[in-house]
Amino acid sequence: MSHLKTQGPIKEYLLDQVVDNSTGKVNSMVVREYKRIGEGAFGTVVEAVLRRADKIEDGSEEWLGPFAIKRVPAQTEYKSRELELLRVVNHPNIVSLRFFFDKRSSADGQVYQNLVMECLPSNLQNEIKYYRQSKYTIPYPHMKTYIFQLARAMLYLHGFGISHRDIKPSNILVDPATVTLKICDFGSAKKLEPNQPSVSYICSRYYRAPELIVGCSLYTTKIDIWGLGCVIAEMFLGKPIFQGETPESQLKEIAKLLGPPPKVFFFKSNPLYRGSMYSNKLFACSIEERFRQIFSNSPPDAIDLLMKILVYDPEKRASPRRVLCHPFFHELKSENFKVYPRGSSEAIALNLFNFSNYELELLGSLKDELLSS
Ligand SMILES: Nc1ncnc2c1ncn2[C@@H]1O[C@H](COP(=O)(O)OP(=O)(O)OP(=O)(O)O)[C@@H](O)[C@H]1O
Repeated sequence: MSHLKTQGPIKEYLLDQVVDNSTGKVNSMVVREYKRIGEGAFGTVVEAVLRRADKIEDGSEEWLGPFAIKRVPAQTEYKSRELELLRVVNHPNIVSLRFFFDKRSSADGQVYQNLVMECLPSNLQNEIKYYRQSKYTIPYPHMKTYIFQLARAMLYLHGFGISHRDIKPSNILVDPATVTLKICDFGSAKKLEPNQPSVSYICSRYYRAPELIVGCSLYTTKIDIWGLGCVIAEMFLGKPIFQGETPESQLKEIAKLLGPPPKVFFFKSNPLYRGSMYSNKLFACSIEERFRQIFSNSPPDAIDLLMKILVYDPEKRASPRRVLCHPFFHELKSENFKVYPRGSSEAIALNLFNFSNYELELLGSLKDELLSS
């Protein structure tokens, strides 16, 4: 908590009803907010510490945290399932919810839902930008470690049928000192049920799967895998791979890498789609060569992984378990694999293979392949 001492609190208040997510118990607690760390379309995120109000009288200074408190209006037209999902998920690569409470704002009189989460110092957007500014990419061993953790979080979520629906670098929290990664922002997440339609206007433009762009409403968790592919590509390129200027032209950007979408893709995604089909090939070489041109500085196994993820047909797009078993990650199992935090000569102890029984079950027949050295 030392970094908090340099700055005074911006706000301190007492609350009667703060729910502890791990015990379900309701306590009165003091919240001390320090600084704003995030501003999104739906909410504000502040860094804060909390302590039990009943501990104040005995003089003990047991501040807990620092935490990140995400504050969103409690009632909006848009249905957020963030609290209900964060209450049940429990995975080392998903941000954990510690407490939650409702609070009426003195500024506008509205009730806000407050989610008190573990706090990470950065996100992938900042990390990519940091290295890009010095004309580098995130070091490969770090990339590998991060991508593996991201795929692991997806294996877990998709096992429950939960789709995050807003995978993008700013929603992927990281701690560069430990090379730890955790997905955040479950404001768009939803448990997808087979044959039950969901809105297609989700996901930030650059990271939207092609089926979403053409208005598919019976999509699957594979939309997150597309987002994963876009994030991996962005780590290697230092900038978003598909930067469509309009929602429509987003598909054109994809066609510049993958070639024209097959007719059957439109039919399967949305037979009513009447937008541009970008049926003319926009490059002369094969798709494989196109990948090699665009990712000219990336290792062949990374290109192979990307070619298995960035695929029009969601059914043919790699699943999280296939991603985890890809040769790109084989090195992670080697005793010689070392990751050093920025500016340090001391390797970090990584714990990437501590799969729970649930994860092992999801890996099924691929379990032995993944765990063999
Ligand atoms: N637990 C956390 N620890 C540290 N920073 C966080 C945490 N949660 C969120 N943030 C920061 O706050 C930003 C906004 O949070 P979040 O994405 O949950 O809000 P949002 O309103 O849904 O944003 P957006 O509209 O950009 O998706 C994140 O990009 C991240 O940088």
